[in-house]
Amino acid sequence: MSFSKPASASRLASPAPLNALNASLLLDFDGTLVDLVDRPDAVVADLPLKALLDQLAGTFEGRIALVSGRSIAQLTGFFGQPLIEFGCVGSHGAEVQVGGLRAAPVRPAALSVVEQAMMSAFGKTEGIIVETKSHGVALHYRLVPAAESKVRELAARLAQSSGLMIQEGKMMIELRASGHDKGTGIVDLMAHAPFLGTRPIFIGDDLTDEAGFAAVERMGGFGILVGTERPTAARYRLDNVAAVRSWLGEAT
Ligand SMILES: O=P(O)(O)OC[C@H]1O[C@H](O[C@H]2O[C@H](CO)[C@@H](O)[C@H](O)[C@H]2O)[C@H](O)[C@@H](O)[C@@H]1O
Repeated sequence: MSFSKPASASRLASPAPLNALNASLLLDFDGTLVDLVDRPDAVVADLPLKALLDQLAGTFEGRIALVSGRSIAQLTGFFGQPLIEFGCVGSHGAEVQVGGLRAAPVRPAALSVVEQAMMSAFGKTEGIIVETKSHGVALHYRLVPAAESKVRELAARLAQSSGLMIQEGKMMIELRASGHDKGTGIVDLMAHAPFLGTRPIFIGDDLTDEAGFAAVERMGGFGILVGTERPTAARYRLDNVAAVRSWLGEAT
């Protein structure tokens, strides 16, 4: 008897070498440009990464953007500069910065209530981290995986009482306003120079990146999933952050 792969298990190919001609480069941050670490604030935007982004900004003549679930303020903190030479989509699409101008909705008042409830429930639990962002509040349980069900129960209850939506992440769950995602953020960004009229290439690893993959496909571009294969709207795949950096480093 011989075995073959079912059609649904088809493997995503690696992308062809990156060419900047008439293309825009959109990059997720955590898990794509930097490896995941135990604590959300322990990430470092290292010097080789900064040099790589500067090089890409030149190759793509400014058509490069970070697209993150982080707030733009957090990203700015990691890079230690205002990021005005790049586009930026932050807070899962709520914030868009392009050409030095930023658009962002008002922070929902419900987020402060939710943050307080999370702090009362888990503020004294070793290893559970409450991350407060401009447009969301996240509960991280990477250091205490056994707490996942309790974290999820609280998030579900708070989503119901606050009207905020649940954003799934990697070993974390976030509450945020609905009405935007990385897809809408990318569409907003791509409507402005220097991105307008070019083909978007988006690289990401997380569930929040799926809306971005779908959006760039609709705009004639493509997505690249980072990490283990899963059902995805991305067309290609790279293994990990090191593979992403190496592929980006060869861009012409
Ligand atoms: O859209 P991204 O730029 O990929 O951001 C997604 C979330 O990333 C961060 O959490 C993840 O990375 C942490 C640091 O490595 C890790 O400890 C955590 O387990 C991961 O889920 C960030 O803290 C979130 O706010 C972002 O939404």
